[in-house]
Order: sequence, then structure tokens, then C-alpha cells
Amino acid sequence: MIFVIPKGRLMGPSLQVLRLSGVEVPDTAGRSLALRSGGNTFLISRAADVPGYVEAGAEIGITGSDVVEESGNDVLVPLDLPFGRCRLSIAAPPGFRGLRDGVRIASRYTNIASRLLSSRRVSGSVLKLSGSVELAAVTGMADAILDIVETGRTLEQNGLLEYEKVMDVRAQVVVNRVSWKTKYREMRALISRMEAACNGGY
Ligand SMILES: Nc1ncnc2c1ncn2[C@@H]1O[C@H](COP(=O)(O)OP(=O)(O)OP(=O)(O)O)[C@@H](O)[C@H]1O
Ligand SMILES: O=P(O)(O)OC[C@H]1O[C@H](OP(=O)(O)OP(=O)(O)O)[C@H](O)[C@@H]1O
Repeated sequence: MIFVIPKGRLMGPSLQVLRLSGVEVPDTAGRSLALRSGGNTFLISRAADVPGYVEAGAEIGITGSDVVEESGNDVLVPLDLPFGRCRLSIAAPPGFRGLRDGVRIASRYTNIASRLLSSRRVSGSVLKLSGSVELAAVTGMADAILDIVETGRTLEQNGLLEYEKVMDVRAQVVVNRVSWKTKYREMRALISRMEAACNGGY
């Protein structure tokens, strides 16, 4: 099977849940990005790229539900996982007057932000950033941001307020549509073991 493992904060818990499901996971300490272990291949990718690799032919991956929603890739999501929990929220300085015509939103999640504006029938602009998104609201480059909030500490330390939660976020298993059909028994069994590993107090 070809697995796609996210780098960054989801990597540790992703490898752990696979290990607890009986998958022999590789040693990821080096710089290699494609590893073999226990007869499987493990691709080490940025979390944001996992759905793309899975749609393109990798068979199973783990990433955040925010990434799945933003990417729009055609993948199946057979299982939610009990880690990577946070939320995607609109935040802004005090005095923000809400999502109204002309609003400027900065985000890594431009597709979700644009859909949010459309669903509210608001015309506004969406500025694409790649990190430290709070800075755009702090400097006034944007009126608000759409970004991940976990503890709320980053917002607090930058004088921003959380105005509205747009979605709850958690890690998810994503699966290639074709593999789900052609390797259904093997994949279904693995998903069941992952589910059991999570329910076993993971
Ligand atoms: N506090 C948090 N901040 C950011 N992401 C979080 C947080 N808590 C959980 N997550 C989840 O972890 C996923 C990956 O986050 P991570 O920071 O590892 O990657 P990233 O922000 O895409 O970084 P990079 O740009 O270096 O790849 C997020 O998409 C989200 O689903
Ligand atoms: O509510 P908190 O617990 O403070 O967490 C939220 C912050 O963490 C993430 O940033 P990250 O550390 O990934 O840095 P980045 O923005 O540069 O990606 C996210 O983009 C927020 O900035």
C-alpha cells in the first residue's frame, strides 16, 4: 500500500495510530521523503499536499479536515481521527464590523473564505497568505483573517478577537477512490483497525 504521511504537527500522532493498527511504520528521522517499511511505501508530504497525492494515485493518507475542505481534491474520507483538533475561525481587531460588502479577508484558506463570502452573499476580497496570517489583520492589510485557532493564544497576543467559528477541524484519513474499490477488503480492514486503535484510548 502507498501511504502519505503529513510532516509537521500531525506526523507524530499519524505514525502512532498506524503503529497501533499493526502497520510497520518507517524511521522518519532522516531527510528521505519516500520510505519503504513492512512491504509498504510511505511518502512524507506537507499536510496541505496530502489530498493531492492521494487523488493522484497514493492510496491512503492522513491530513486535517481543513486541508481536505480547502483542497477540493476528489478523495474519500472513511475515518475521522481524534487528534489535530482545532477550529477555523474569522478573527479581527476589536471593532470589526462583520462580513459585509467590501470586506478584505486574509487566509491560507482562500477557497473556504471565498465560499463563505458567497454563501453570505457578500462581495469582498480574499488575500492569499502562507503563514503568520494574523499579521495581515494586525497591520490593517486585511480587515479580518480566516485561520486556525487552537488555544487562542496567538490571537490574544496579537490583540485580535475570534468573531465566528467557520468549521471544527480534526485529522482525517483520506483514501484514493480507485484503491477503495480495487483493494476494498484490505483497506476496510485497515480502517477498522485504525478505528479500534483510536477507540482503545489512543
Ligand atoms: N494549532 C494549530 N495550528 C495549525 N494547524 C493545526 C493546529 N492544530 C491542529 N492543526 C492541524 O494540523 C494541520 C497541519 O498543520 P502544520 O502546522 O503541521 O502544517 P502547516 O501549517 O501546513 O505547515 P507547513 O506550511 O510547514 O506545511 C493543519 O492543517 C490542521 O488541520
Ligand atoms: O490558537 P493557537 O493555539 O495560538 O494556535 C493557532 C496558531 O497556530 C498556527 O500557526 P503555526 O504555529 O502553524 O504557524 P504559521 O501560522 O506560521 O503556520 C495557526 O496558523 C495559528 O497562527
